[in-house]
Amino acid sequence: MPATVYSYAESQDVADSLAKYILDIQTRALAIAPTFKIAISGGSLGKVLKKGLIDNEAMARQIQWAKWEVSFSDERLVALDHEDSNYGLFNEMVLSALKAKSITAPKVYTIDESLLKGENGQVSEGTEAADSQIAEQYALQLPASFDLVLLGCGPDGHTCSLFPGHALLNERSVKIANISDSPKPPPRRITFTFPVLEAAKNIAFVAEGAGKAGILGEIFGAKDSGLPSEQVNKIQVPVSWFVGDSAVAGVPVLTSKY
Ligand SMILES: O=C(O)[C@H](O)[C@@H](O)[C@H](O)[C@H](O)COP(=O)(O)O
Repeated sequence: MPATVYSYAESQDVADSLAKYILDIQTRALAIAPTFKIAISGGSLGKVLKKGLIDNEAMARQIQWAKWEVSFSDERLVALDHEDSNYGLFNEMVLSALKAKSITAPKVYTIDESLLKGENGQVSEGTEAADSQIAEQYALQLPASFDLVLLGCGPDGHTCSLFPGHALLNERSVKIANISDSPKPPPRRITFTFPVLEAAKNIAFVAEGAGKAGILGEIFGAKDSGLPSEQVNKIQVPVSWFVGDSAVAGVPVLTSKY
């Protein structure tokens, strides 16, 4: 099924529409299950979520944070308080804002930080065996299916830590893979593999800024680029894109409003 693209001139409208979409999926999920299972990415997403779900007070009142279970679609193998940590970013943008408002925090699944540390308690260099243990342990915490996976799209078309041309694009034997040669620093990470994305009920990308127009042109162009984000568009799950107008300027794709 083709992806749906929602496009807005203002960044605030991207955040508010994404928030409305998340709220709708949260409501549907909680009608049939006790928790809402969502996966979050790094990049600018934390900022967009804060703008749409916390700063927008009408929306904030309807988000049932205490029933959320949050995982990360990828994570950098650094301490949780390191500036490169996706958890760290989510903590800074969302969890600390909830705390400041005395709102009950969601359940958040992080990597097991103790597995990163050597004998002296410092984050170690890591070995293939240690990193794959972190990935295996993270996979044990995953739900069978996410209600929603929120993704970013890198300027090279990567999503999660699935990079163009990388062997992990074909990984089907594990749900979470470790990667030690990420072309974007830091090199050591863990990431969802395609089976996790294929099992999701909904997927949404967020992409803003004129700098994204080139890569979105390739992803939505007539020619198969094989880029990771384009491969996500092709899976049999409803995929939505929430974008700024400048990110799709000149891109041959129909857009609408959520
Ligand atoms: O680990 C990473 O490489 C980034 O977190 C990355 O996956 C990010 O999600 C995209 O590059 C989109 O970034 P923006 O949201 O800033 O556009």
